[in-house]
Amino acid sequence: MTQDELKQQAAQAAVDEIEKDLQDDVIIGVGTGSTANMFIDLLAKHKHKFQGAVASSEATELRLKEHGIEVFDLNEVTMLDVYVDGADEVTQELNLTKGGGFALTREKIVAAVSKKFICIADASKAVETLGGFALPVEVIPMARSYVSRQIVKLGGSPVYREGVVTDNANVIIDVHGLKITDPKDLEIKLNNIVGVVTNGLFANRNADLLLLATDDGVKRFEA
Ligand SMILES: O=C(CO)[C@H](O)[C@H](O)COP(=O)(O)O
Repeated sequence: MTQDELKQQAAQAAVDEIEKDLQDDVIIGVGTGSTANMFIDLLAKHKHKFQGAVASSEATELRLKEHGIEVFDLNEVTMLDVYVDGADEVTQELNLTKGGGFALTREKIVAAVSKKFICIADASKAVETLGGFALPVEVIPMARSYVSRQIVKLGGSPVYREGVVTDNANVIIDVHGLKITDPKDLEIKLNNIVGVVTNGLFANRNADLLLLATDDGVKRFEA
């Protein structure tokens, strides 16, 4: 199967997972990226069964609205039942690297407000140890050089993602060369650098359910 076919299977599995719980007052947190887009397109077929969605990026907000799904400001919502999103790397322990599509900060906020985080991914995203995919860090523009020097002290090689401005008007530094043996600790250390908004490690608030699409079917990994 192609990677896109596997992404489609993971997206369908997420719709199947949440469909039974859809009702008039349910607002769904929706992630960003090509797998999340497939989820949105499949979810749209059920749009009459739930109230609306909270988007983790402007691109996702636009796609939801194009399907006629109402999009809510997160400040209008106390708690979301479920958040569905893709990832750049996933482990069986449900830790993730995200932010390839530079939506990591809003994704982390929506995940924090959700009771259940369902991660959908194709098999190419599965790793034993995070770090093969360069770790995205969202940074306040004036702190870019300072943050980069601090990242070098932590053993990483920072690369400024040229031409990218996040939905929050910040920049992205991709950190190469990290073998991430303690993702919870590194997530906190990076976030403690002044000027960092957040980083793409989802380890302290990781996924509750991973739906990993493989050639042998969609595998479930649960907390
Ligand atoms: O974190 C993300 C965006 O910031 C995405 O979930 C991640 O990049 C995976 O994208 P895709 O589903 O296109 O492979």
